[in-house]
Amino acid sequence: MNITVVGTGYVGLVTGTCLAETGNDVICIDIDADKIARMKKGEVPIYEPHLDIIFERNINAGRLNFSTSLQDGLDHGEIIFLALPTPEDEDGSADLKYVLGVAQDIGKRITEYKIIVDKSTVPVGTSEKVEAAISQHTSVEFDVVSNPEFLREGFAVDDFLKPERIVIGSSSERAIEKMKKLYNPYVRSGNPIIIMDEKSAELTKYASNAFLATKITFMNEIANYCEKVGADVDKVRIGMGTDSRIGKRFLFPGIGYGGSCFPKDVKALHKSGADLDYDFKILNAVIDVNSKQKLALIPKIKRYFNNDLHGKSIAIWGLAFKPETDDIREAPSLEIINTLLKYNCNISVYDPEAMPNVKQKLGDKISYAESMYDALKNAETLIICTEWSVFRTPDFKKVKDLMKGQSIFDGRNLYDIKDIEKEGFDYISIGR
Ligand SMILES: NC(=O)C1=CN([C@@H]2O[C@H](COP(=O)(O)OP(=O)(O)OC[C@H]3O[C@@H](n4cnc5c(N)ncnc54)[C@H](O)[C@@H]3O)[C@@H](O)[C@H]2O)C=CC1
Ligand SMILES: O=C(O)[C@H]1O[C@H](OP(=O)(O)OP(=O)(O)OC[C@H]2O[C@@H](n3ccc(=O)[nH]c3=O)[C@H](O)[C@@H]2O)[C@H](O)[C@@H](O)[C@@H]1O
Repeated sequence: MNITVVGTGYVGLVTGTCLAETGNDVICIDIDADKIARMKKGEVPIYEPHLDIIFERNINAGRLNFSTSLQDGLDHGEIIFLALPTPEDEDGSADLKYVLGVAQDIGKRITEYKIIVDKSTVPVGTSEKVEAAISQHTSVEFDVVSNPEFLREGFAVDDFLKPERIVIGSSSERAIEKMKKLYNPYVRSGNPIIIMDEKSAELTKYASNAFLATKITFMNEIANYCEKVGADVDKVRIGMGTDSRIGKRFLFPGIGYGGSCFPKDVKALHKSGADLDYDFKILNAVIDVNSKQKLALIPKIKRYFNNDLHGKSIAIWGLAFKPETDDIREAPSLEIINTLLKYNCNISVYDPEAMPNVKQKLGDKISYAESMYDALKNAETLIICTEWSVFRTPDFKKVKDLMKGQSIFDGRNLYDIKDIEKEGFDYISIGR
């Protein structure tokens, strides 16, 4: 099929590339001319495992093309995916200006039947708004479909090619049939394509993200309580997770959830409720607990240094909001660094992928090490913010020799307490 994807951020790029992989002829549109020029040269603008391989393969096969012109997109695609940003507005709601702006432009240019698919995460009722924005300018026939995306950064290619489920929200049989045909190659494993109305599809996405954020937050509260009563959250996690009704995944406590989606989506769902006089009490608590959890290590570090952090040399391992990505949006590491900078700490950081993004934000307020060991030179303490695999089995003797101090504050519970204490470290983690 001829497919157009408007917006080549994380979702647009993965959607376009993976749809080309199953033989579709795809054009990706973005207003960022620099990004389009780089992609035309074969450069993948984000770090995402395995994406580069299929990106290159499909460009070479001529199935993946790029343009800055929406007109090119409308001339090409029978299905037009909108993978546009829906960032947090000042009041916490999702800002729909990109989605509705492009919908208006489509309305001005459309000359024949198209299926407009919303892949962005949007509040309930957006598909009606998209329909109205297009209809305002045209009487040409079109259908709007809500098709939320559930991929995770770091696993995006796998999540797209082998999805656990595909949700399609539409009231048009014609559009549903076409979408089923497009997605059939991805659900050979037997995982379902779930058809529903537009509003339910829109809410399925917010409800899924909010539920996962709540699950993590619940475990963070259990971890905080473990510290008060002397229980070990890792044992509690395993004890709970083996109950299949609870499940093992997304029970890992730490220094809070970050990323481009959980924080903004939880707030947007909360705000959508508030707009209708519905107080989402549980989401209010999730937002509040998570913002405190991001700084959960700070009081522990202060206590360890007798309340005097002034001018301390601190090493940080991990900056990305999670491993296998260079994304630092809402990363707990940034809040920790900004707090430590208030105490004039000298901070040396290492992250396998995210340092260029942090450098753009923080410049020379901190120093960027060549390797994980380089970051440790003369450090009075080490803080771990992201659970990259490379941090899991370090050479502890080397770590000890390089550091001036002997404490490790681990926001991701990477090490066995007994093992690391045997190595001679003072080890402080979360909920243990
Ligand atoms: N990042 C993720 O892992 C996931 C994101 N989502 C949702 O997907 C949507 C997109 O997210 P990301 O891909 O992360 O966004 P992003 O912010 O990384 O990228 C959006 C892209 O859209 C482009 N753009 C903006 N206005 C445009 C216009 N008028 N015409 C053409 N291009 C335009 C930007 O230049 C940028 O390249 C959001 O609603 C997000 O919540 C859903 C699932 C996963
Ligand atoms: O809508 C989105 O953008 C996406 O948001 C999340 O994906 P992502 O943000 O890429 O990352 P996750 O793996 O979900 O992690 C989110 C945050 O939760 C934290 N987390 C995750 C799991 C856990 O057990 N504990 C925990 O603290 C991570 O460290 C990270 O900061 C969802 O998992 C995807 O299904 C969804 O499509």
